[in-house]
Amino acid sequence: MTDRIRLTGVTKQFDSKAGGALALDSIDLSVRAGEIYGLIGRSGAGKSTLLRTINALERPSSGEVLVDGIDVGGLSAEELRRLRHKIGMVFQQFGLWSSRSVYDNIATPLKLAGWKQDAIRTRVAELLDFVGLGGKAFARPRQLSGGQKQRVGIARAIANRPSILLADEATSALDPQTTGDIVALLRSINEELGITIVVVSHEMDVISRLADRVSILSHGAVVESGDIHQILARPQHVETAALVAPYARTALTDADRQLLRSEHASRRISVVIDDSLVHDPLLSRLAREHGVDFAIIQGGVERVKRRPYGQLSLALHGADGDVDRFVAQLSERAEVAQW
Ligand SMILES: Nc1ncnc2c1ncn2[C@@H]1O[C@H](COP(=O)(O)OP(=O)(O)OP(=O)(O)O)[C@@H](O)[C@H]1O
Repeated sequence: MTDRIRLTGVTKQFDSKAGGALALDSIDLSVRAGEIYGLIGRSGAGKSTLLRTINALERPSSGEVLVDGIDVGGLSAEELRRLRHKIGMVFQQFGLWSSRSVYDNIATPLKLAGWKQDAIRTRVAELLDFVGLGGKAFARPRQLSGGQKQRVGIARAIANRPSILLADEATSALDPQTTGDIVALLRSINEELGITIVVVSHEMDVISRLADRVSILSHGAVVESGDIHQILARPQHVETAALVAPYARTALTDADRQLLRSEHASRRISVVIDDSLVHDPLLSRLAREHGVDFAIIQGGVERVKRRPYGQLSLALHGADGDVDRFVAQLSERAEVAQW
């Protein structure tokens, strides 16, 4: 797959009287055409600033941002206008014009892009249908719920048929049920319209339901990047583990281990569960072959984007040599930690 977006050495230093903030620190990152890419991190980590460098709402202090191979830093005002037609954006607080109808909110970017009245009418009707707001064309934003407002924001962002959609905390102002509806809408925009999406959130739950790949930001730097399943099942950086832990309650914390050690005197292991261990009954087969019994003492298996991930922690019972051989063979096929 080709890179739709590529950032190389992107640094952003804000000047301020209080000394200035290094919002982005040497970011290297690429987003492939057609994928959903997640950016996650705590408040102030630099997510919004990073997102805004992609449509040149922020200019990096140094480094390069390429969109479809074009350096956005070197564009004239006219070229920038055209770039922004290619890149839609949705915001946490929706960013609607409150005095304009739903129709006008969606039609405005089309008018600015030079669409004809008839084409605008047809396109707005099609968009309202797509986002599930048929019949609301003449409502005002204040008459809509938060979820409906975000649907308008999304319809407006994709009106010009962009190839990229930037979503900045698009669900953070919404309740869990509405969040689920907006997540589903964003997924259908990606799958049905083929739009590449970069989604910023501080919630792993939202990122895990949307993103194919993800970068974790901390203090302006990317501390870890990877496939969403790998990040959930095997977080490497302490910041990632902290974001994953409350969501994926299957991995053990140090405190869990301490408690479990006091409760289970036998040998203990944790096994990362992924597709291979779900489709092949390896655990029970090896246990039977080596005459080892196990008790599951913590963990679980969940599914993200139709693929399983998780961890099981086991207390092993059997003769020392048998347990050794069981662990050795299991380790050849699965990721095993003894503790
Ligand atoms: N226009 C600005 N001027 C000065 N500092 C800024 C500006 N915009 C952002 N910053 C600073 O840059 C850092 C990164 O901010 P950013 O908003 O990108 O983080 P974030 O991860 O999106 O956080 P949040 O989720 O709270 O929005 C913060 O320290 C912030 O205070």
